[in-house]
Amino acid sequence: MNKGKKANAMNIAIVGAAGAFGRWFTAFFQREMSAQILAHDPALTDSVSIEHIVREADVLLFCTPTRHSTAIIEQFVQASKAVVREQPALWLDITSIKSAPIQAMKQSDAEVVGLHPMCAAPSAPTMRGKVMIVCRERLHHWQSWFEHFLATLQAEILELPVARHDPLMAQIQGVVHASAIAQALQIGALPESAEQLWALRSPAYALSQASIGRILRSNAAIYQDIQFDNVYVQDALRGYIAQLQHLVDLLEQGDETARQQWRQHFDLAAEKLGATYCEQQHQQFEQLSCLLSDLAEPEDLILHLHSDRPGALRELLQIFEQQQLNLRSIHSARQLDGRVLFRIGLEQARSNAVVQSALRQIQQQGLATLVSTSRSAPVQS
Ligand SMILES: NC(=O)c1ccc[n+]([C@@H]2O[C@H](COP(=O)([O-])OP(=O)(O)OC[C@H]3O[C@@H](n4cnc5c(N)ncnc54)[C@H](O)[C@@H]3O)[C@@H](O)[C@H]2O)c1
Ligand SMILES: O=C(O)C(=O)C[C@]1(C(=O)O)C=C[C@@H](O)C=C1
Repeated sequence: MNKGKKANAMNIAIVGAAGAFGRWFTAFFQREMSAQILAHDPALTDSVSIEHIVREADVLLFCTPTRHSTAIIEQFVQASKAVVREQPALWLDITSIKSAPIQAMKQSDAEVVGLHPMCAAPSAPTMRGKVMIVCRERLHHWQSWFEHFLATLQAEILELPVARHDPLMAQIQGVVHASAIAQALQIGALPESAEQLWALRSPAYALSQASIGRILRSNAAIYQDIQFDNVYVQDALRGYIAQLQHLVDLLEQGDETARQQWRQHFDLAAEKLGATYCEQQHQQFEQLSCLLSDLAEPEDLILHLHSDRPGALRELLQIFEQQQLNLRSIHSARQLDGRVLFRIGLEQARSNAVVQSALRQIQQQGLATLVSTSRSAPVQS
């Protein structure tokens, strides 16, 4: 913990507090770390001034649009020059590009760490199961508080030198996002609708469509900024186009030699990624594919268990057991509001009289509420 400060006395400034991540981190710091939040955002009527923040905030977190982050940080640096602090503040940012914002933050006297959550603002109270990239630039006084923050966040932490962040994100984000747009437009050019193609899906197509749909219904400005402002994206896309072009050239050539070369290319691709890695990803694919099949089941029941304690699920399952109802699948996920929802697949249809009787019993005993069937509300994990 930062010397002389109790966790519950801390002032944390969230710059971009009205945005998706700004709201998520505001709630996180209030709930999990008992912090007092200084919210700054032009979208707020009661936005705390920059001057007040650089004077009073112990920690600053920039959750601002990538495109404008460096200029916004520079405003804070400028204002901070007029303030003499007993000990430095800690400045953090979560922009999707790390090089320029970190350079800008380092122009202040603050300690500086760049963060990059590799996910949209979660629908859960912590970042458990998600990856958070951490670029430690200048961290001394704030080290133990920062470790406590990371532990509370519960994310999978990946430490990265800032110089490697943007080149690697050109592949992980730049190529993946551009390819999603290109594939969607290619599908859109076909006479059949996306739904008609979906009906013909392979598991690989289903998983890639899930990723494309996710990107296309998200905040376009974030994706636009990553394409235009990560200077490494252009080269990564050119490299990708060259790989595709080579494959097209082989098809054009079309003879036995081209087939052999194509085969060598396939083997080389597997060799480059490594046998162990390919096997792990193959296993992951199998798991996701099973999960997708379960989640596609429209008859599944979604139940909110009233009691969040050991044994509560057993009591619920006992009712299914007593009624001789066999479970096909069960998945659970904690929601942002803290509720745990269970998604239960039964071998019997929901309209089955025995299922209906079990549901009545569950409700009468006050064990759980039927939130809906999965058709209208999938459990998010
Ligand atoms: N959403 C994601 O998937 C995701 C994931 C990881 C990182 N990020 C990064 O996190 C940052 C925030 O993302 P988001 O999804 O919360 O975006 P958002 O658009 O929902 O929020 C951005 C907020 O910044 C505010 N803002 C604009 N100009 C400002 C200024 N001059 N001063 C203060 N605030 C200002 C906006 O009013 C808005 O409320 C972006 O840099 C984004 O790239 C986003
Ligand atoms: O939608 C998600 O969960 C994301 O992963 C969002 C995503 C991405 O698609 O790369 C978008 C921008 C951020 O920089 C990090 C992650």
